[in-house]
Amino acid sequence: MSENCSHNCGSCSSNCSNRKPADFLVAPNPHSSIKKVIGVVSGKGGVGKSMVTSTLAVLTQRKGKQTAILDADITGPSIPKAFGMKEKAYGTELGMMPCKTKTGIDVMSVNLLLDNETDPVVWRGPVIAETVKQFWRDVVWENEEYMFIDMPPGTGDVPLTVFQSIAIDGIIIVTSPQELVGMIVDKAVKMAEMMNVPILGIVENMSYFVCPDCGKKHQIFGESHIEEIAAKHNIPVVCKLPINPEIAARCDNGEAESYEGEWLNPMIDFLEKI
Ligand SMILES: Nc1ncnc2c1ncn2[C@@H]1O[C@H](COP(=O)(O)OP(=O)(O)OP(=O)(O)O)[C@@H](O)[C@H]1O
Repeated sequence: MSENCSHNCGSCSSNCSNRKPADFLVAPNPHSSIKKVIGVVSGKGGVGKSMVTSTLAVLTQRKGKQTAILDADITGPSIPKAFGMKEKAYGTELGMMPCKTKTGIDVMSVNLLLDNETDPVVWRGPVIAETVKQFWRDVVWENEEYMFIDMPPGTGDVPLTVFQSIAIDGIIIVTSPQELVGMIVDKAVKMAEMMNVPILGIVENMSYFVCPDCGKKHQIFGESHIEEIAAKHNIPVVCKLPINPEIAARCDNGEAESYEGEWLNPMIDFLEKI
């Protein structure tokens, strides 16, 4: 330890034995109460991460558990559209208030703050990362039993900020069954391990297609290896969703809350146990 030690390791470059690992965790708004925080991640874009986030939230809310979605996908926010939300979020003296979906899910997303939902967010990485922190720190999340965080795809700056600043109870990885999946899931798994965040399960989306005429299952993107991948990493739950135009139509038309299907039930049962 230096003679002039200020006990502030964040502002010192000395590699002495008193150095402690930096704690970047950000406290939530003092008026917030959030029991379980689940991150929904994907190694690459367009695999259905937002659809899975919305559907998991719909299912927990349906079970009578007050649920929230923090849309951390700042440059590609799709949650308000999935729920057909048109209103704007507003601030009070306590903090920013989330908007409610028809069934009462609390949502905060950059698209609930922009004048026009088609305005692009052309911001530098640090500004985007700070916005995510504000969604955690400045929003009043009242009596939430579950919060799902829709992460931007990949393992870049914003997922890193979320992992470091928000006390996450676990993550769910969303993939699709292409050849690259093994490598992409490995990357997401390694990032979660580096951040000490447990992986609760994998959702393989667009896993198969059921022919409406003959009922036969077709594996459009090739054979699934998701069970082997999950076993290799000791990931407890695996769910598979088919390619289903109805799922797409509901999400794309703002009717995520009319979801019907049993594909994600094993994940919901598991979430109740953590
Ligand atoms: N199982 C499915 N069957 C049919 N369409 C689907 C399915 N899952 C997702 N889609 C559609 O695929 C598109 C992409 O889905 P989504 O926006 O959820 O992906 P994402 O991984 O969140 O994308 P991004 O990387 O841009 O955030 C949407 O139009 C959605 O409705």
